[in-house]
Amino acid sequence: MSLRGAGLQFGQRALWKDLDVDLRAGEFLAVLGPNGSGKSSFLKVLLGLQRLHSGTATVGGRPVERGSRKIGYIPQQKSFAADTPLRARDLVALGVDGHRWGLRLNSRIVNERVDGLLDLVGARDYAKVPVGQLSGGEQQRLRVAQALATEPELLLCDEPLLSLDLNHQQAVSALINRQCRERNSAVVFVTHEINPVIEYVDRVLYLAGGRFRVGTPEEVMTTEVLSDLYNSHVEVIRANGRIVVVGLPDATTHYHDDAHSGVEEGH
Ligand SMILES: Nc1ncnc2c1ncn2[C@@H]1O[C@H](COP(=O)(O)OP(=O)(O)OP(=O)(O)O)[C@@H](O)[C@H]1O
Repeated sequence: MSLRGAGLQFGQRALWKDLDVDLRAGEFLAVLGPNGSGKSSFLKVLLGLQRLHSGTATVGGRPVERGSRKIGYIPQQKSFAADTPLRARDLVALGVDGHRWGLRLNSRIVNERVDGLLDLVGARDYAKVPVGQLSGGEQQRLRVAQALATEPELLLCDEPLLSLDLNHQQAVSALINRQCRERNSAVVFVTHEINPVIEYVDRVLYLAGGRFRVGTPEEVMTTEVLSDLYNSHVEVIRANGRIVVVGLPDATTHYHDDAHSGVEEGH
């Protein structure tokens, strides 16, 4: 995936501009920033759901397009209606055979694949329960399984750990990391909180106040870089491999406790 000179603007308000970022197969990019900084919009650009104001966006060397099988997407969590007429395994099966131009895969193969995906996210026990009756965290694990079903080249994750308990946060983030390392998917992981994925992150894209920085966690997550981005003094403290950002401006509802970072340009 590659953005060149990318800018996004709503009305007079520029979310970001002149953004250049490339992501290689097997690389894990965390996208951080306060509420409203344009993290979800960044994913929507890659999904072909949001047009850039300037610049270009490509996936696999081609302009972004909607509905690409190359892309897996874990959306920001919304609950299914209580009466949604789908069982957990039906939802995952949609990812496996949902787009085969009408050519249904052999049902035994589909079933085995669905079982494998349900096992991956620890959802086998509730495979037959209607999705609307599941907890938020249980539903979220199914979305992860569905997104992995196509073996995507690019996996886009919008706050995928929200509403998961600590065990499942660890399980889901490890799973996404495995997809990245073993299957060579490029991962874009939008999060408020870098610590749960800090050991997996190769690079950080930090968006704030219409500007950005891209780089390794060590480069980006520093007192100097974040103070510059926020235009206000913040302190980045590292302890036991975790990162805590202290003194974020009041307007920043964004708490985080985050990772390292690396700098390139940004602004
Ligand atoms: N289609 C649109 N038209 C106008 N404004 C929009 C549109 N989409 C997003 N915005 C605005 O752009 C800003 C960035 O939104 P976005 O959802 O990308 O932020 P975010 O960083 O993901 O925030 P959060 O952390 O709260 O999820 C918000 O102020 C939002 O209201």
